[in-house]
Amino acid sequence: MKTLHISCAIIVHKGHILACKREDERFCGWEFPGGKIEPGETAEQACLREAREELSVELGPGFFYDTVEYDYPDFHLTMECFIYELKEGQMPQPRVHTELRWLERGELLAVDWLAANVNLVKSMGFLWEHIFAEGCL
Ligand SMILES: Nc1nc2c([nH]c(=O)n2[C@H]2C[C@H](O)[C@@H](COP(=O)(O)OP(=O)(O)OP(=O)(O)O)O2)c(=O)[nH]1
Repeated sequence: MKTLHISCAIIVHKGHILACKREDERFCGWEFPGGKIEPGETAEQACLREAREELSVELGPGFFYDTVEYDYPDFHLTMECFIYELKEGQMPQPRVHTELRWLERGELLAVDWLAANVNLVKSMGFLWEHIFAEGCL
């Protein structure tokens, strides 16, 4: 099975995380901004670039969170996930997504996440206080 290697940015701000709705011919569901890692790029550079392209935002401090491995019916997904704050004054604009939503802890599962994201988002719910702890970002 072919493997798709991508990275994504989990954007956090004031106790919320940003969910983005993708509606295209192959996928319909909520995801994090991101995409394929281009040759010569690190996973971190790729998700900063994708955040610029997809949301027109510059991201601030961040850290590596987790790597998701997930088997879709026709490919294996390896997704490197980073958590970032927004840079001062930045506001995401939906350039490719049909809707953006800021979710607080109690709403994390209120949207229909792409299948590969569900356990990742659940883990964020468990680790919420640590993710938003003073000095973490
Ligand atoms: N960006 C992103 N993709 C995800 C997430 N969860 C998930 O299963 N995916 C899947 C959907 C897609 O099959 C794949 C991302 O591939 P993609 O085609 O969007 O990558 P890309 O943005 O580089 O695409 P392209 O511009 O090169 O066409 O990963 C997620 O949270 N963010």
